[in-house]
Amino acid sequence: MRTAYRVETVRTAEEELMAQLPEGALMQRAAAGLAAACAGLLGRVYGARVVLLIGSGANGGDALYAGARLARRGAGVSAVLLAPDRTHPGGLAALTGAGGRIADDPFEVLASADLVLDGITGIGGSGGLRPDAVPVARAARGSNAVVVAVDLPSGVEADSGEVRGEALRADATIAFGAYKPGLLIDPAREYAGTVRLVDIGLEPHLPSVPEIAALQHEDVALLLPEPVGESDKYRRGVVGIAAGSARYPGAAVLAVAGALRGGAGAVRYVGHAGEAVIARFPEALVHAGPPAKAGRVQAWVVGPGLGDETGAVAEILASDVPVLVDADGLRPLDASAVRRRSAPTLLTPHAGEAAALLGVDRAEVEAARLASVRELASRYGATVLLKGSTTLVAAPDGALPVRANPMGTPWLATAGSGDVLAGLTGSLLAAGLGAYDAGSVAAYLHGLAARHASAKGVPITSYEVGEALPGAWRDVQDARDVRDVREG
Ligand SMILES: NC(=O)C1=CN([C@@H]2O[C@H](COP(=O)(O)OP(=O)(O)OC[C@H]3O[C@@H](n4cnc5c(N)ncnc54)[C@H](OP(=O)(O)O)[C@@H]3O)[C@@H](O)[C@H]2O)[C@@H](O)CC1
Ligand SMILES: Nc1ncnc2c1ncn2[C@@H]1O[C@H](COP(=O)(O)OP(=O)(O)O)[C@@H](O)[C@H]1O
Ligand SMILES: [K+]
Repeated sequence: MRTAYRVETVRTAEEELMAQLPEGALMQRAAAGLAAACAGLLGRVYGARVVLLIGSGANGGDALYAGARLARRGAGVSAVLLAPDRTHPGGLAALTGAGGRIADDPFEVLASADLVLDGITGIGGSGGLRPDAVPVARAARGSNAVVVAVDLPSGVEADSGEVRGEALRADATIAFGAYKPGLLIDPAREYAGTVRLVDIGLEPHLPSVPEIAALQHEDVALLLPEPVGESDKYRRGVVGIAAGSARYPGAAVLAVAGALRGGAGAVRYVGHAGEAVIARFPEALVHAGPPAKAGRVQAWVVGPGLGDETGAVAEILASDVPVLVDADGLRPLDASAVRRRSAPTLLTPHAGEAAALLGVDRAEVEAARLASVRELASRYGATVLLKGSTTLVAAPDGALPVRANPMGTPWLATAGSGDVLAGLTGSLLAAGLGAYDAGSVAAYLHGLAARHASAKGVPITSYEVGEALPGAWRDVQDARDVRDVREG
C-alpha cells in the first residue's frame, strides 16, 4: 500500500524526528538521497551540467546541498536564486564551498543544462508559481534537461492535488519521507512524473491512518474473492444488472461483460436488452420484468445506458442489498432515499455526473477531485467512486483514507468502459466485498486490464477491457502466490 499524508502531519512527524537528531541531519539525509537519484538519472556525474532553481525555503536548501554533492563529484553546478536575500544560507555555503556557482543569467545556464533541480517550493508552497519564477520555469521545461522536482513539483498543492496557477512539470520527483496527496492525485500527479520516495526515517512518526492510500498488487490480491470447497453459484453471490435500454442496449452487454469477470457466481440481467445480452453471453440469466420479480440477488448495479428509462432506480434503492448507482441512474438520485438505506450504496459518477450532483461545473470537479469525492460521500452518506484520470474512492464517514487508483490509463477514455467497471464492481459487491474495497479493487483491475489490452499503447474498445480482466486478475494473484511462497 502506498500512503500519503497531509503537510501538517508530515511537519509534525518531522519535528518529532528532528528532535532526536543532530541539527541539519534530516536535510542531509534528504540531500544525499536526492543527489544519489540525480546521479542515477544522469548516468555520468563528472562533467554534467546541473542547474538548481532555488526558492526561499528549505526546499531550496535540499537542492543546494544535493547540488554541492554533485559538484564534489565533478558536475558543473549553477544555482538560480529566485529569492537571493532569503536563500538557505547553509546550503548556499555548501554549494559554493564545493565549487558550485551562482548563475548570472538563468536562461543561459538553462539552455545547456543536462539536469534541472526544482527547489523553488516544496510543502511550504501555496498557489501557483509566482510571476518571477514563471519565465525561469518555462525555460527549464523548454530545455533539453531532465527536470527533477525536489519533494514536490513547484506550484502544485501538496494536500489536494490541485494546480491553481502555473506549475513546473517534472520528469521525476524525489519525495522525502512520505508521499503527499498531490503526488497521487491529478492534476498535480501529472506534474510529478515518476515519483521516487527517499527514506529519511519518518515512518515511525507518521500516524497509522494516512490521508490517501493507493493499493498495490499485494493489497488487491488479499481482497480478491475466491470460491471455496463449499461454494455454489448462490453462495458466491448473484449480481443483478439493471442497465441498457432500447436506445442503449450495448451498455447492458458491457456491464454484464464486467460482471461475469468479477467473481460473482451468477449474473442476472434485468431490462430491455436481454436479447443482446444473451446473444453475447449465454451464461447470463435474463429477465424482462421489474427488478423485484427477477429472483434473488446479493447486490445490484443500476444505471448504465438506461437513458430515460430510470424507473428501476427507486425500486432498487428500496432493496436491502448493496446497490451501485452509475450513469443515468445518478440523474434521478434522491439523497434522502440513499441516506435512508440500511445496506451500502456505492455511487460511481464521472466528473460531469459528479458536477451535476454537486451543482457545480465539471471543470471544478476535475480541478478539485479530492474535495469533490469527499463532499459527495458526505452529502449522500454513501461510498463514492469518482471516475477519471485519477479515480478516487471515498467512504461515507470520512474516517478511512480516500483511495487513489494508481492503475488508470488514458486509453480507458473510450465509450462504454465505465459500463464494464460498473458490472465488475457490482460483481465484487455480490461476492462479499464492502463498497469501499469493491470500488477500489474494481478500479485497479479495470485499469490493469486496460493496460494489458492496450499493450505498448494501442487504442482499445471497452469490450476488450472486459476480456482482459481475467489476465489482470491473474497478474494480481501472482503477487499473492509470490508472497505465499515467501511466507510459507
Ligand atoms: N522540515 C525538515 O527538516 C525537512 C524539510 N525538508 C524540505 O523542506 C521543504 C519545506 O520547506 P519550507 O517549509 O521551508 O517550505 P518551502 O517548500 O521551501 O517553501 C518556502 C517558502 O516559499 C515561499 N512560497 C510559498 N509559495 C510560493 C510560491 N507559490 N512561489 C514562490 N515561493 C513561494 C514562502 O515564503 P514567502 O515568500 O511566502 O514568505 C515559503 O515560506 C520540504 O518540501 C522539503 O523539501 C526536507 O529537507 C526534509 C527535512
Ligand atoms: N484520462 C483518463 N485516464 C484514466 N482513466 C480514464 C480517463 N478518462 C476516463 N477514464 C476511465 O474510463 C472510464 C470511463 O467511464 P465513463 O466516464 O463512465 O464512460 P462511459 O459512460 O462511456 O462508460 C472510467 O473508469 C474512468 O475512470
Ligand atoms: K520543488
